[in-house]
Amino acid sequence: MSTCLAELSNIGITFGQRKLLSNIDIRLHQGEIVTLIGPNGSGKSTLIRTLLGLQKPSEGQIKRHEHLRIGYMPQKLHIDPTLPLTVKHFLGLVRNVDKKDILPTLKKLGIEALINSQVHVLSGGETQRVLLARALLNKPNLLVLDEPVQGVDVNGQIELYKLIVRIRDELNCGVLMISHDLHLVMAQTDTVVCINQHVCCSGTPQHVKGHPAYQALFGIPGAESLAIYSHHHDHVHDEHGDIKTGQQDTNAHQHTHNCSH
Ligand SMILES: Nc1ncnc2c1ncn2[C@@H]1O[C@H](COP(=O)(O)OP(=O)(O)OP(=O)(O)O)[C@@H](O)[C@H]1O
Repeated sequence: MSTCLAELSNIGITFGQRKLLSNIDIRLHQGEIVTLIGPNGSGKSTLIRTLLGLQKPSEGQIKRHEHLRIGYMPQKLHIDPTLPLTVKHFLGLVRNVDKKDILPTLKKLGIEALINSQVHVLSGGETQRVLLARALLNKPNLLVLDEPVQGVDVNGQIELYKLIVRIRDELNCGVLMISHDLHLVMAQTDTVVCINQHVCCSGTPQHVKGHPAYQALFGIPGAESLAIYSHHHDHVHDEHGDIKTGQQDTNAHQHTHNCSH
């Protein structure tokens, strides 16, 4: 088993009278991508903030590896749009950054051409890559990504997820990320943790996709597409498969994917 970078045990978070999270257990290992999924407001970002030490848990403990270095990518870039700020200067603000690392990091992410661009004119996908660059400049062994594909179109999302896998492969870092779309991220994650106040289910993406608790929250995957293929069979075919005119099928029934004929 690879090194455990952080372990959240029995984490509970209460805001006033509201119990947001309880009994959350998550282990993060080097080289492993863990995706947190859950409905809006279920506490995913709060859990990440707890791991980062920005939110004190009401219950439970977090054990961090003594050499843990987190590279954090927030959901959004909060910068005053009237403030002139180039990508280079923005990344130069990272604490203890070696300025020589900025260009190679941008190259790794395919955005070196943006080095002198103003941050507030970047597209959604470019902004996410700049935020990822900022997280990487911290030389992390654990990347924590809060909805890394936010504001990016579907093709761009697939590309970004592939990039995250490539970074994991190169750095052998752990990755904890939040996603809203299990299908898009399925091929790019090792473990999925589905939360809604507590851990509803966790495991491989395939396991979680088929889990009743996941399906209760997000619906049964593919159910809509099956509906497209069902049709009402009210006719008779001849031996060549052609429809025999003027004949009704007395065994007519609604076809579904379960039909084997
Ligand atoms: N410091 C706080 N005090 C009180 N309530 C808070 C605090 N921080 C977060 N909350 C509430 O906790 C709930 C969960 O928020 P959180 O952002 O963790 O959810 P999320 O699962 O990341 O949501 P989304 O998918 O919409 O981004 C929200 O209702 C939020 O208003």
